[in-house]
Parts: sequence; structure tokens; C-alpha cells
Amino acid sequence: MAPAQSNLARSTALLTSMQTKGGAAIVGTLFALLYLRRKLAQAAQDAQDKRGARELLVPTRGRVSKVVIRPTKASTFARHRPLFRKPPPTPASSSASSSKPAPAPAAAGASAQRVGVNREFFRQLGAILRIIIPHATSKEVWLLGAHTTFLLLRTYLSLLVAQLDGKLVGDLVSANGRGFLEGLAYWFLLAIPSVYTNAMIRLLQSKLAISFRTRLTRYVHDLYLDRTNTFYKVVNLDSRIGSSGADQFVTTDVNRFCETLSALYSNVSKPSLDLILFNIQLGRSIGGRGSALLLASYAATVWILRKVTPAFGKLAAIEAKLEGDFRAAHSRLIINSEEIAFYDGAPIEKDILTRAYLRLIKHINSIFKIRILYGMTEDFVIKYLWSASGYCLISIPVFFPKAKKLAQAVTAGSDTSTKVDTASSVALEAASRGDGLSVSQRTQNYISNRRLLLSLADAGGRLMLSWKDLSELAGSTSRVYTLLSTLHDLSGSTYAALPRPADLAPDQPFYDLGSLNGLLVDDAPAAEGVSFDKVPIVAPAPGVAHGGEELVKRLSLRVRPGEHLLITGGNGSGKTAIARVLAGLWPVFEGVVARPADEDIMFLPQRPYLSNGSLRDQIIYPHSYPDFAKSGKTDADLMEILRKVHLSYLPAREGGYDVRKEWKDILSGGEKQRMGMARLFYHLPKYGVLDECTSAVSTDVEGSMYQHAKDVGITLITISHRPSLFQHHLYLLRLTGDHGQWEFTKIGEADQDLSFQKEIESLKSKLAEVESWKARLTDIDDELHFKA
Ligand SMILES: Nc1ncnc2c1ncn2[C@@H]1O[C@H](COP(=O)(O)OP(=O)(O)OP(=O)(O)O)[C@@H](O)[C@H]1O
Repeated sequence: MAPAQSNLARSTALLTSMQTKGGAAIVGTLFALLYLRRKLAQAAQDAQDKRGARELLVPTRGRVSKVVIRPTKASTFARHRPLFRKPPPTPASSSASSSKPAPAPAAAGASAQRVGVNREFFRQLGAILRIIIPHATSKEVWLLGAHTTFLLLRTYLSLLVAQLDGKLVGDLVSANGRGFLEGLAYWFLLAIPSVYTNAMIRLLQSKLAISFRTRLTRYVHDLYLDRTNTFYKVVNLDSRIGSSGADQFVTTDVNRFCETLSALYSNVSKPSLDLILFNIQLGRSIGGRGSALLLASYAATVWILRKVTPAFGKLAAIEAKLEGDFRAAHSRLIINSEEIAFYDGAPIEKDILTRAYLRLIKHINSIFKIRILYGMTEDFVIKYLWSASGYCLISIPVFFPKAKKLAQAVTAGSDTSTKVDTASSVALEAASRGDGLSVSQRTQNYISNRRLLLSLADAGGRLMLSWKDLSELAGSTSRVYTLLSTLHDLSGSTYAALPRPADLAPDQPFYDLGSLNGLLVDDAPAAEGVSFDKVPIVAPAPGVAHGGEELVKRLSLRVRPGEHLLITGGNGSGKTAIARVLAGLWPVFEGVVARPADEDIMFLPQRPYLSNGSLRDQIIYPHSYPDFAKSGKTDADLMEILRKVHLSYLPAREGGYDVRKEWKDILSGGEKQRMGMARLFYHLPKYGVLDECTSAVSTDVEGSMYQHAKDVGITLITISHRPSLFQHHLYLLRLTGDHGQWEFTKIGEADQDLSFQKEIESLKSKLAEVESWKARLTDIDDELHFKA
């Protein structure tokens, strides 16, 4: 609260001073109040964000270190959200769209953009840079500063080395032994800072990449695993991330982006700096015309390379997607290994994996082919065109000896080939006759300039090559941007809006994710219970023209404390869908859903989930050990819970509560479900939504667990087909499966009995017909026998 107090003091002082200034005081007071309110809200938000900090124990190299993770502030997300929106549509695309305004999310547009080094790339890069370099004093700026310093130092050292090189050869030519030994001593002295500088450049580049990656990964995790279950929406309510899965984006693409970006910085800044400094240095020796010739040669190079550069960015993005598909296919195999093994499905799974691999390899091979032409041009331009420019410089004083100014340029030489050296020595003699310099001085100049020219060629070459890196960066930038904009949209529940199809009848509802009119109140008082008010239960269909499918028509009901509800209905009638809407996983298209806050309601899904961790972690999930320690509960309490679900033998059998195993492979189907019930008894919520979570448990154990749940005060909302569970509930919601119709009755009520009675009578009348069908069958048999 300290910042809030200091703000208060500042605002009070502001108010006091305002009083003395007559008419302006009222306006000033208003401003001060507004300022105070904003600052207090900010302080409250910051305090809340700090409260969300978590302390993690991370094992590294035999030690466990404590890391405090502070979540990204909500205000930061709010500030960044507009940066990850789709750019305004072009007139052509907007005229083609529907009459309905479409608040479409970002990446749908971003992915449709051409991937390459263009304006959109720089816009996307700018948005991501705001995340990885959050402010002017952040760690990354210091790293960049240190990196740049070492890059400057290396260029300076290269200049010194070039001069020293010239001096050493000059001393050799003039047989100056003392000067030569001195030069050699300087040479070794220079070697020390040079090797240190090179090592630091590599280290700082890696540090920068890791730092970028940490920032991006944490940011992505905060969005992906937020309170609105964005990770679920990415898979179920959106199609942008696609089959390769968010894991590929978060692990591989983010890493590739960060490494390419930090490498690109040194690949661009160092040669650019070299080009400028070496050019200035050389310009002193070779004069304006020599420099102009060199610049013309660079310009021609850039022009040729730009013309022949393929769309490396797009190719890199496709490659990353195909890598993701291949990886996702392997993950599916691991997750479903037992089911696949039971079905003997190895051959078909192998075909699926091989197909995914071949698609990837074919793409990579096609890139190789494209690269041949590019590589040839690149080699030709950088190695041969530039050498030819060097030859031209050398030839001028040989063929035109009067060109005095250029004579000096001649001494620079241009290539490492012996031809160049021969030509240069001819020129050297010609020049020395003209300007009166000694041969040793001329040699010294020649060697220094030649080294500078070679460094210049190398810097230019590297700068050209970095164009390719930049194109590849465009590919990974587009992938990372797609991930971030998808997460921002889904976290803020913004979905792509589609126009109502023209062929949809006017009385047909159109459930589009882009226009949600419903409301989910997820912090209603527990005493109010759970309620649905005219809520259609709709299976969302992202990107499908006809919208989502209505499974249950305008559902209205309320479950108050103690009014246990059983939901039944045929397969696929929408029972689990009701739980999904209640949990906030599927959107509320219309009407109002109200439920208590997260700590008062717990959902047990159809498929039991067992996490990574110890046996204790399985019981207390989704709590972590520190939460357990804080709760004041003990292992004895856990044993009591395990007894209630008939799993008390587990700690002794598995070696205690701390033992860590792959629990999903160890526990049987029924045991996994009973573990789910153990979690319910550990957390003791006021409401429990149990979705067929005891279907593999024997009826007697199931009955005792339901009874215990009621005894400890949990109001049950159960989804089940089992008639044996009727006795534990007060109300029944039956989904009839007839065009989304449903019945809500009190169990044991007259009209419900009537409905069962009707069903029994219909079945009896059908059974009565069986006798007449049997008689007819006998007649036909007799007739056939007679004929034979
Ligand atoms: N993510 C999804 N997107 C679109 N449709 C879905 C999705 N998940 C399920 N559905 C469809 O919604 C319908 C209702 O599914 P739900 O899981 O609610 O059935 P259920 O009544 O619980 O059935 P069961 O008794 O078999 O569990 C099914 O037709 C199903 O195919």
C-alpha cells in the first residue's frame, strides 16, 4: 500500500495548493480527484498482480532453487491488445465482406498477409519487441548496449590489426628487425582483447536470445494458462493455431524467433559498422573515385540479390508448421499408446507418421532446390563480382599510369589471388616512381589497405547474407505473432464474426461466435445456487458458415443448495455440453448462466486426469504442495479421504505419498475415477458437477461415495445413465434427444411417474406384438417345409 499512500500525499498537496487559486480550484480539484482515483485503482491492481506471484522450486544441477514468478500485469495485456489486432482491411477486401460489421480477430488477417520482409513484418516485429524489450531500462537494453560496445571494440581492433599487419610487412621489406619484433609484440598484445571480445560477443548474443525467450515464454504462458482457460479455447473454439498445436509454437517457434533475432542484430550491426568505418578509412587512401567504384559495386550486388531472393520467410513458416504436424502426430501416439496397442493399430499409425514426415521432407527438399539458384547467384556476386571490381581498381594505374590519385587505390589490391598480387606489385612500382614514397612505405600502405578491402568485402558479403536471415525472421515472426494475437483474442473472448448465411431460414437461429449475446455470472452467491435462464446449449463451430449446432433448446432451471440434480439423456444429446457452458468452456450464446465462484464449485470430467507429480499431488490437484501445507490438512486427513473412496491401500502399495510415478499408466480405470472423487472430498466445494465420473466404479462403492458427498454438504449435479443414482438426487433433467427438447421434473413426482408409466406401456404393447410375430414366423417355416 506504500505507493498508494505516497500518491495520496501527493494528491492532497495538490489539492491544498489549488485552494489558493480561486476559480481554477474547482477544475483542479476535479483533476486531482480523477488522478487520485486512477492511481488508487492502479495501486490496487498492482497489489493484486503481486499477490498472484508464485514461488516455484526448480531442480538444476543437483540443487533446488527457488524462483519467484510474477504474472504479467493485466494492464500490460490491455495495453498490448491493440498491437495484436488485425490491420484495417483494404478497400477491396472490405467491399467483398458481408453487410454485418465484423470485429474479427487479428491473426486471421495476419496469416492471410503475405509473409516476407514488408511493412506488415515490421509492424508485427514492433509489436513483439514491446514484449521482449518492455522498457528503456530493462535487462535486454543493457545486454544490447554491452553487445554493441563489444561489436564497436571488435571493429576498432580490426582497424588496428590492419595497420599492424601493414607495419609488420613494411618492416620486413625494409629489413627493420627491431621494428618487426616490436610489431610482433603488439600483435600478441592485440590478440588478448581480440579473443576476449569475440568470446563476449558470442556470449552476449546467446544471453540476449535466452532473455528474449524467457520474456516471450512467460508472457505466452500467462495468456495461454489464464483464468479463462485460453488453452482450451485455442483447441476447441478457434482454428488459427491448427493441427500443429500450440506446443510447437511455444517451444520451437518462439525459440527460433529469439535466436534468429539476436543473431540478426550482430549479423547486421557489425558488418554495417565495418562498412562505414572501413570505407572511411579506405577512402583516405583510395580517394573519392575509388570509393565510388566500390559503392557502385555494392549497389549492383544488392540489386541482383534482391531480385533473386526467394520467399524464404514463407518457406520457413511452412516448414515450421510441417515440423509441428509431425511432432503432434508423435504426441498423439504417446498419449493414446494403450488404446492403439489394443486395436493393433501400429501399421496405420506408422502410415500417418510417415505421411507427416514425407510432407515435411518434400518441403525441405523443395527448399534445397530453390536454394541452388540463389546460392549460385550469391556466390557469383559476392566472390566474383566483387573481386572483379578489385581487379578493375588495380588495372587503372597499370593501363592509365597518369591517374595519380588512383595510383594509391591500386596499392589497395582487392583479392587474395596471386594474380592480384602480381598486378599490384607492377602497379606498386609504377606508383612509387610517381609519388616519391619509399617501397617499404608503399608496401605498408598496400598491405593495410588490402586487408581493409578484404574485411570490407567480408562485411558486405555478411550483410548480403543477412538479407536471407531477415526473410527467415519474417517467417518466425509471423508464427509468433499469430500465436500471440490468437491468445490475446481468445483470452479477451473475441472471436471471428461470420455473416449470417443467405440460405438460412429466418426462423432458424444463427449461433455465431462473433456475436455472443449471453452472459455468464461466475461469482454468484453460493446460496443462490446454479441457474440457467433461457440458455440454448450450442456446440460452437469456429469458422463454419452455418454457425454452431443447437443441442438443447432455451434451458431454464435453478439448483439451490441441497437440491441435487441428475441429468440424463441419450449419447450426444448434450449432457456434457451443459457442464461445459456452466464451466465457461463453451460460450453462452443467449440468456444468463449464474454459478458460484471457482472455489465453491468443482467439475469432475468424464475422462479422469492424473497430473505429473506425487501420489499426494493426485489427491490435492489442482492444489500444489505449498497450498496443501497452508491448508493445515495432513497426510492422515488424506488417508481418511482415500478410505472413503476405497483407495486406502495405495500409499502402502506405491511407497508413500511422496513417490512420483506415471499415475495414468499405473491406476486402473475405476481407480482413476475414485481418485477424482477423492479430490472432491479434499476440496469440499459447495457444488460438485460430476460428469459420468463414476461409470467404471462398481455400483456399491459408487453409492457410498455419493452418500458421503451429500453428508459433507456437497450439492450434486450429476450426469449419468445409471438408474441406481436416482435415489441420490432430488431433480431430474432429461434431454429427450428430440430436437433439443428437455424435461425438468422432481424425482418421484406424479408427472414424472406418468412419463415413465407411458414409456412402460409403450414397451408392453410392443412386447405383446412379439407373440403374434413369433406365430407368423412359425407359419412361414411350416410353409417352407411343406414346399420342400
Ligand atoms: N468441441 C466440440 N465442438 C463441436 N461439437 C462438439 C464438441 N464436442 C462435442 N461436440 C458434439 O456435441 C454433441 C454433444 O456432446 P456431449 O459431449 O455433450 O454429449 P453427451 O450427451 O454428454 O453424450 P455421452 O453420453 O455420449 O457422453 C455431440 O454430438 C458431440 O459430437
